Amino acid sequence: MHKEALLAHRKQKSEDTSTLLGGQLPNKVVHDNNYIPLMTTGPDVSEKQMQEKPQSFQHAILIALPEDRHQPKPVIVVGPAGVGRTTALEKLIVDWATGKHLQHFSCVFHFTFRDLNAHKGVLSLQALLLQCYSHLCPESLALVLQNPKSLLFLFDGLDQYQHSLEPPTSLTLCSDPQQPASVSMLVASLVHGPLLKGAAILLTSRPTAASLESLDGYRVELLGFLKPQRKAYCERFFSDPIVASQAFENIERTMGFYDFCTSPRFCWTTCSIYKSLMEAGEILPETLTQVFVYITVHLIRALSLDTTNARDLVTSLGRMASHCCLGPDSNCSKEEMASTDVQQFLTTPTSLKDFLHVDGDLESDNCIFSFHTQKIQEFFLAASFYLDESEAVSVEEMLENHEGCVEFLDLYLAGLCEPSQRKPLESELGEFNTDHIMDFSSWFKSTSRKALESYHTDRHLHYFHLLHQRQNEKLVKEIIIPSARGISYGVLGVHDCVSLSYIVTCMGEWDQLNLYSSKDLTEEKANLLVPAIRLSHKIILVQSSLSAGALAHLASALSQGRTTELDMSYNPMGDTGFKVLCTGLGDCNIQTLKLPVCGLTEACCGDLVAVLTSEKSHLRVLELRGNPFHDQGLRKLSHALGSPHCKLQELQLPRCELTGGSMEALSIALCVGQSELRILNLAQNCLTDQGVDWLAKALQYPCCQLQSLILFDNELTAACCAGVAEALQSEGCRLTELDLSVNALGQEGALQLCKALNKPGHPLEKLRLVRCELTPLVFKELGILLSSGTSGLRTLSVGLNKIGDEGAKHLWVALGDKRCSLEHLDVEMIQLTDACVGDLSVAVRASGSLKSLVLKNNHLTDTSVPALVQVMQDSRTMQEMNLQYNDFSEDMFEMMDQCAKIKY
Ligand SMILES: Nc1ncnc2c1ncn2[C@@H]1O[C@H](COP(=O)(O)OP(=O)(O)OP(=O)(O)O)[C@@H](O)[C@H]1O
Repeated sequence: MHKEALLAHRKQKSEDTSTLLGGQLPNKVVHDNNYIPLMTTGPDVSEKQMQEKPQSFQHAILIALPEDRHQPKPVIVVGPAGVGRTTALEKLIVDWATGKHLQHFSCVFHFTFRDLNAHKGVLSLQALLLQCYSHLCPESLALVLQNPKSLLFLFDGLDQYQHSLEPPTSLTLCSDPQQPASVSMLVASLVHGPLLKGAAILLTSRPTAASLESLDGYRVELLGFLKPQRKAYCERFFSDPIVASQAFENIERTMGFYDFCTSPRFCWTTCSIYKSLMEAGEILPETLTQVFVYITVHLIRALSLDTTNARDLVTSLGRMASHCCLGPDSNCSKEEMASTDVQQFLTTPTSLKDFLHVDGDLESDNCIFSFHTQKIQEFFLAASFYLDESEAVSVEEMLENHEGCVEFLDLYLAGLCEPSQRKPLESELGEFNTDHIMDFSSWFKSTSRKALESYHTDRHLHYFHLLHQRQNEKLVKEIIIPSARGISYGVLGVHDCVSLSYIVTCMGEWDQLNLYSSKDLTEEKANLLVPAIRLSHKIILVQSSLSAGALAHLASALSQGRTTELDMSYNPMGDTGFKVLCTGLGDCNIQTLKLPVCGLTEACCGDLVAVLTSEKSHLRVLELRGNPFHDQGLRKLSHALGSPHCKLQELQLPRCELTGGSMEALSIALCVGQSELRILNLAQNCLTDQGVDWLAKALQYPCCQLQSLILFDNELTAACCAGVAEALQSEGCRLTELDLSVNALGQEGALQLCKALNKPGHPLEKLRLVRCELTPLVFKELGILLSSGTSGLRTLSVGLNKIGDEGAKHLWVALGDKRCSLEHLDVEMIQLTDACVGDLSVAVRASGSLKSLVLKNNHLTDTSVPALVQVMQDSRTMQEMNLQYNDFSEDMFEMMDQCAKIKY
């Protein structure tokens, strides 16, 4: 009987009218079978789980209100305005009344907090129920109330409740359904338990309600419509599937990135307006501004006002909007409304409700008026600015006056500034004030330029949003300056991705898309960035983490794009992620690929080989530092190096856990005649002398193109030097750079190298023997080599060898020799003292080639400073002297500052 009565009552109420902005009445939504399941976080679901799998409201409620409930806590359903709380309750009641679920409750009672506010005086709960549900008879109700566990009380709209949910402290809560009390006491007693202890309580509220904070219960956050629900909504709204998909795609493209798109009420408004546009054969809007232009046109046309009155109405609504924005409650009392003149145009209750939300009886002095949403409120504010004929307020003042209380104002001002976007509105309201349009245009140009010159990502993105709203390609090209392009856009929201892609697309190409430290680049965002990726020459995704879905979009964008450099350093993509990325690497324009520390192992080498040997690959530089490939992995890669399609010129393999075991395969690949490899970095592995012997063999072959070989820190000893020396002396060797630092070569090994380098015409230009246990004798030989006239050495690094002033003396002598062509000398931490500075100064003065000298970490003191400063000031060739970490006192800093070429 109760169920039938509830259903009958609802059916009768569903005849009421709906409004464009207010929405379709909840009863009607459910009755007409237009209900789309709302999404929630559900009770007791962690944020992470939720992001992965939000659940429907119905499902969340079934979990929160099971048959065997132990906890008497209330269920609190929270969500922003228009998210569908009332409709969800409506659906709950109808489903219960039609036997679909929650059948363990014998009775469901539904109240709105707004109605409860109207109850004055005292009455018992039983009396209240009889008053609200006139079909119930006292006897049967009394029986029902005897079994509280079978009762469900629904309370809608806590944010509108004028009382507190906490009972007055002086009074004890009421526990008897027949005991008279104030309504606020009855509600508090139900929620806190003594009244009908065990009954289930479900409350709904906007997040703004003050009582929420102190209320203990299961919270269910309503998310509204996510993308699949919006799709379902469009399909339900438009009977023709083609039209539905057209509308859905347009909504997603134009607005899907705004939070408010999750609001079912907004979906209703948008679909309604799209429907009328489609029926009139008009094209659908491309920006949020255009959507609101059409909404306003629709509302105004319904009033049949002439242009002057329509213009005055929008101006009045603008005044009201400003009042609501600036006031504490975002609304107007009846008295305040009088000063806006709005009601002069909206003379019937229906027309008034079409434009505004009316709270309370229109006849009553307590009636409150507000806009249906903040979005339309700000739209009227923006439109009225352009309609204002006076010069009273500039755009800057207007924005300043409303700063902190508006969200979309500058977005609408930007959209309305464009003639094509405001045109439909101008045909209803007359032309906009051109002075205000020009004022906005020049304000926009100057502020956007400043913002884009800054290094504040947020400011860049904000102006990208505004430019996107304007949809003016010529303007984008005028405003975006090259310096705006280097900044990192690592933390992007969905809206940011859309706007950034729009900007890049307008520009036609982009030098560097810097997405450094993108931790939240979801599949959806990556998809939206595809146009920007395709047009970017260089992409930086250092320290980012991308899901497999996001990597797939990146890969597909690369395969069609013009990107030549991709830096994905420190991405924990692993072999599986890399496999996905490889789908786009085989046929793309990438020449430089940086993948250091990406968790790659031997398992991905097959994919890498496929990329390297692809006929369409343009890869020249591959950086794989810090990935544990082990010998097995490098053996596989070596096959690729020998392939005629592999165009690799630089391979970086430091810290890849390699040993001498893989060097034979590498050596063979280097000298089979196909490899174009010029730079090979094998630092910080464990190649040992045996491994280097294999490389040395390859160096002797004329087919081996290697010019730079880095063997830093590879557990080498003097035993490898014979092979290296032999290679250096061979005709085929093209090596111009050799780094054997941090290996125990010792005197014996180093002397062999010096001897080999004495060969006239040798190509070696850069030699690094840092921390190689060198002795003064080696320095003597190096000195002889440098001044022999046969050496082409330009760079020599011999730091961290304990040789002191005596050993270094040989280098100073050589430097002073006209035949020495050394340009860069690094003698960091070789125990130099002030005693060497005399010879050093003479050498630097005499040298015709030296440009930089590194003297870091030695024992030079204040005594040496005047001479060193003087020599740097006098030298015509010297560009830098590094004196960091010597024993200088602060007194010397001023003197060293006199010479910009000194670093200390
Ligand atoms: N699940 C749904 N399926 C279809 N339409 C819905 C759904 N939920 C809400 N709507 C539409 O959205 C409008 C607003 O919904 P509702 O009034 O339930 O929201 P609310 O959260 O109670 O709003 P308020 O914050 O104003 O109280 C409804 O009038 C209806 O047109």
